[in-house]
Amino acid sequence: MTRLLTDEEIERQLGDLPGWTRDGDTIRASFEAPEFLTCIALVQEVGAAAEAMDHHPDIDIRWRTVSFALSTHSEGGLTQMDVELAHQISQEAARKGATASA
Ligand SMILES: C[C@H](O)[C@H](O)[C@H]1CNC2=NC(N)=NC(=O)C2=N1
Repeated sequence: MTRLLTDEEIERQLGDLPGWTRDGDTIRASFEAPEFLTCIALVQEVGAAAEAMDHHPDIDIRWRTVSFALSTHSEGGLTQMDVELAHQISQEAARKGATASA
């Protein structure tokens, strides 16, 4: 089911997602990687996950920092898809030695 999450649901689920913050209809996190190419590899993995979910993040790479922003455009806000993809991104980042940064 793809419905908008309530404010309470969003806050509660962000408690399990260190580094992710809410910015209106979007959740965001940045990760610092050991090398620029680690960011590229992370984006490749996230891209595959996004395609599998048919749910796509906004991505910004600046040297060793890669930032992701998630929102469900079709619903006009945050859904469980965003939370699920955020978990996948965080897991893959940890596997690649990238740590959440401000
Ligand atoms: C048809 C297809 O399901 C939609 O275009 C998908 C693709 N990826 C998407 N990604 C995100 N983040 N939000 C969407 O609403 C969305 N819609």
